[in-house]
Amino acid sequence: MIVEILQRMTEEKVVPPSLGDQLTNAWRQQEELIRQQQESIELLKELLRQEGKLENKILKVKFLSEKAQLPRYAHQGDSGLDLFSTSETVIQPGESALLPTGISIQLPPETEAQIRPRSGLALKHQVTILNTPGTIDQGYRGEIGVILINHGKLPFRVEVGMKIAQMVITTILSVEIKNVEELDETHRGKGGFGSTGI
Ligand SMILES: O=c1ccn([C@H]2C[C@H](O)[C@@H](COP(=O)(O)OP(=O)(O)OP(=O)(O)O)O2)c(=O)[nH]1
Repeated sequence: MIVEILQRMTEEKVVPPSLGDQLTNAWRQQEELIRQQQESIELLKELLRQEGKLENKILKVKFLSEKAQLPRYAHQGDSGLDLFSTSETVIQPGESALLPTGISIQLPPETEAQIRPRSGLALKHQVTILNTPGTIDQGYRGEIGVILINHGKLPFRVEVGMKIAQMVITTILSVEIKNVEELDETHRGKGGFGSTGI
């Protein structure tokens, strides 16, 4: 727009041609500078967005014992982080025990951690988690404990450093509670507990 006006002014000799060209070039340079600055701002915004996303994915772990280990994924892409016992005990058949992990954690916003059994322990020793999945609330800052139960016929020895459970971090939805008289009708209705056959 400005460039067109400058060109017309130059053509109609309102300004001397050399001055007109100078003004047009100066204006074009300004426009280019503004375009580059806008590009840099967009790039910076994107970097900040990425950094925010990364910050939201950090699991902070505090050691409470010298025997503690960082929870870890055995393979890239695994769902669960292995959790390790910091104490040694024997769980008798039919008995359960609360095992310490020596860590407390700070979860990313809007997430919870679920403590799930390890299939290897279940298959080989019939040892699983009593309250599976255990819930670790967002605001919990105490030590993470794992409640193991021995469904097997033999005593089960837990060693220090043994992988006793896995922890899955997952997003949660905090809802607003509303007390109502009626609910929306659905195809399933009140059918449940084997209503479709067993
Ligand atoms: O397997 C588990 C389950 C829970 N917890 C911790 C984290 C969790 O945030 C807190 C409370 O757990 P939960 O809500 O299951 O316990 P509750 O029996 O309802 O106790 P509370 O009244 O303290 O909520 O205990 C564990 O360390 N391991």
